[in-house]
Amino acid sequence: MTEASTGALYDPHARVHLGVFYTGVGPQLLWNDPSAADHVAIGTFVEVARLLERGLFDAFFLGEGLRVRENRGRVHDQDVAGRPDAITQLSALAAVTERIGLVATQNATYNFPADLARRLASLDLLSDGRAGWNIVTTDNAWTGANFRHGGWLAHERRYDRAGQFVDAVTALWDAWEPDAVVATGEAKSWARPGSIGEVARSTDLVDLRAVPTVPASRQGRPVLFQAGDSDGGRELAASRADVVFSANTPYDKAVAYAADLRARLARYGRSADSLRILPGASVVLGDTPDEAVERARWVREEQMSAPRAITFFEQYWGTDLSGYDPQGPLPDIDPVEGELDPSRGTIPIERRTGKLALIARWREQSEQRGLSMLELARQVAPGHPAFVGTPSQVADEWVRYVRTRAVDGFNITPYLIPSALEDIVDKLVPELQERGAYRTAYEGETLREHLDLPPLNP
Ligand SMILES: Cc1cc2nc3c(=O)[nH]c(=O)nc-3n(C[C@H](O)[C@H](O)[C@H](O)COP(=O)(O)O)c2cc1C
Repeated sequence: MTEASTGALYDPHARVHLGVFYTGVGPQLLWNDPSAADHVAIGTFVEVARLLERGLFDAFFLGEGLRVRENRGRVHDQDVAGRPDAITQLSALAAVTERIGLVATQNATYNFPADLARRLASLDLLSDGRAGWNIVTTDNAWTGANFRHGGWLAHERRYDRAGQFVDAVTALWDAWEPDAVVATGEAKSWARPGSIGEVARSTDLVDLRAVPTVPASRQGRPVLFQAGDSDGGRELAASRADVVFSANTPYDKAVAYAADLRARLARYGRSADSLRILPGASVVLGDTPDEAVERARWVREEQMSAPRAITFFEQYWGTDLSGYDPQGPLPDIDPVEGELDPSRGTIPIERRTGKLALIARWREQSEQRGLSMLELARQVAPGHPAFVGTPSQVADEWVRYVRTRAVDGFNITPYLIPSALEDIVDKLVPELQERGAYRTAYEGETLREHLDLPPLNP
């Protein structure tokens, strides 16, 4: 990494690391388009994982939802395919893929350390060192109610627990000491009977006494990802994670975020290179710039259809708005009093407080600009595509991001499966390769190696 004349970081050899983040159906995905794959069938996941492996991606990444989102007592149409368990899905994919990393989002609030350590280590072993754990805290009491925990643990305390939880899990993974390789016949990477240490932890939010049940894979342990952007989230990333899955995608935000994380890493005595930064990225490609813009407009309109606009505002108003015309103005009734907690899990945390002020701003915006409910929803709902252009334009942009060390790559959130991903693999990846900013073959075997992370115990 060198300093360019501007004093900014610059690495002319930096390469783009890519993953796909599949959240289940979610708000960005056009699941009801006639060309969309079946989002419950295993065949879809197999096809996608193989496609990404052909595109030499670092990872296929699954979100977690321990309670399906609801709206007025019905399953929200963003969760129409339910939320199958990520480790189960990825275990199936381990059998039909050879190289791609398999990352499971699993929260540290409602899981148990010994159980999760065992399940993740099993995925790591069965995939021969390709597993990752995306550590999240899950921010709503709605999910907690499913575990008879309700709003158990305030936001920052969740990060206290997450830190203690991760320490317990990694201690368990380390407790199977690989001190001897059995020298009978062919050496087996797993045949390391070693010593087993009992891990005993009694911190204020984690109480554990356990011995490991699974030996280490060839990458040593699953790669640790972190997703969550608050101070507590950033501290968790800087102190313990290998990769951070960030929501800071716009260039200026990405630069500021990287600087903030590097300062935090230094405080933990970690090098800048010990943490990969991969923000989420929605990408809309077209063969010409105009075609890309037109496609992005179509995607937005499909993502926020008239019924979805009503559902979107119902989440904020807290009441039935089905009698209102989506082509008309915002409802003239007041929203139900009270903030949006416990939320139903569809609203970003920063919007959960101050909803009355937010709604007042929306009223002003729609009145001043004469926007209907539908038009307003399309403007204010999160999820606008971050990168719109030809493959060559997006490749240039991504190369700028990685070479100026704003990010190490992207976690793509696809809008249509499989076609949007096929375009990325077949059109964008070759453009990156032409610029020397993307691998032309897998060079390593494990997820840790794909990410160019430093060895665990150098
Ligand atoms: C990019 C990104 C992806 C996330 N994915 C999930 C997920 O799949 N499941 C989940 O329960 N929470 C997910 N979270 C939410 C985090 O668990 C966390 O609860 C939330 O971001 C609030 O924490 P924060 O205030 O630190 O951002 C995600 C967060 C981010 C930023």
